[in-house]
Amino acid sequence: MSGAILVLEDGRTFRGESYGAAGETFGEAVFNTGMTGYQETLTDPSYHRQVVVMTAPHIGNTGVNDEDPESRRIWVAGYVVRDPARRVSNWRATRSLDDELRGQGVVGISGIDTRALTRHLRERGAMRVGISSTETDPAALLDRVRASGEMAGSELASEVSTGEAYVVPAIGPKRLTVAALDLGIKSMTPHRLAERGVEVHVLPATATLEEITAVNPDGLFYSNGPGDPAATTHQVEVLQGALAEGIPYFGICFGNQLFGRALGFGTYKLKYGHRGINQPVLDRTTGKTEVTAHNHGFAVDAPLDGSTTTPYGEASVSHVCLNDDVVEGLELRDGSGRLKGFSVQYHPEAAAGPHDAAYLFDRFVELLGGFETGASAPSSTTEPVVEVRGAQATSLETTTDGKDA
Ligand SMILES: NC(=O)CC[C@H](N)C(=O)O
Repeated sequence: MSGAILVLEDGRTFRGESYGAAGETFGEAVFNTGMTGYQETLTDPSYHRQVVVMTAPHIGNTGVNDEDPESRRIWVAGYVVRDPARRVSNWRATRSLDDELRGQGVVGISGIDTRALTRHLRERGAMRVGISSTETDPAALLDRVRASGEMAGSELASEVSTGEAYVVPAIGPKRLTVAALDLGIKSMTPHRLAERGVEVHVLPATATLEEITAVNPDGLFYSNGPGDPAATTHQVEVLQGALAEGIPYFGICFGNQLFGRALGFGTYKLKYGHRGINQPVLDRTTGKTEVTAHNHGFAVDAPLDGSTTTPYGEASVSHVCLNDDVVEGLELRDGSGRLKGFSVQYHPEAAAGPHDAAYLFDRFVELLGGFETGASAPSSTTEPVVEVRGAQATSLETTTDGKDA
């Protein structure tokens, strides 16, 4: 094993071992508290240009499989773990996480006191970081950290988006067509729509309103994505055009922030963000609390109470994080109270779970009139308790049999 160093923008230095690819990398240091789902985290395009610190101390136990990636590659700029699994143990695994990181050229560091590092980021806020297995002098690395790019002000969606439009066909009878703007979309999102009878036309981040309406969509969807929403202007203008034309809208995460901006609200950078899979959120429209998956460093600045008159209708905050009162959802209604569009700051597609928020896809299909023909919304109780993509869908029975991870 060879040594490596991690240097934060404020000069704090950690020493560990090289993990994954050897070399040097820079990004914004953020921490993720998920105990499961590291493959989904690594392949989430929203982590582009971020160095992710895992608070779960043991990472890599179930290796890497070909079913769980959320996109075509790993996007994190660097990976920080405490204690990598020395042995891979899962029936779906085809390789180790260490091999996968190395194969994709992702620089990581292990043997780090991730609790101390996380507490530091929580106290001081997310900041730039460098990891290097080639530099031994922290002061020299610190200079390069301070010269590296900032997250605030960065437009990054265009760096991760698909170059070409493609179609995800409806699973079963087709009920609806949705145009989905890929700002860093995760594969589970079109899948969640497709399994509700939606044909999803995934369009590049640069798509114009004309290209969207050419698909003749029943609704418009904006995905999650990396970067600062305040630096992402083209998509806000396109969304304003779509809202003016009365096209129903649903947005997730970045799609919530851009909806907020389209409605005239501001966005701001959180001190250290929300990244994990157990964040409690209140749906104010039903009074129910759900446990949700998050990955956001920015948030919408909208009044928690009352509604705001916008050129497109009345906008209000529909969801709030119970940990810190951060805006977690918005909705837009017309003068007679009819829903025109909505969005959430978290991840109802939640590939690694939890699935509490799956109802939001039903809400979108309902908004588009997809259940009008007598078909009823699939109840969330029909969602499998444990879900494994690919050929080997697993149910609760196999879990209790101990056959699943
Ligand atoms: N997952 C996302 O869509 C993240 C949105 C935005 N880049 C943020 O960090 O807040």
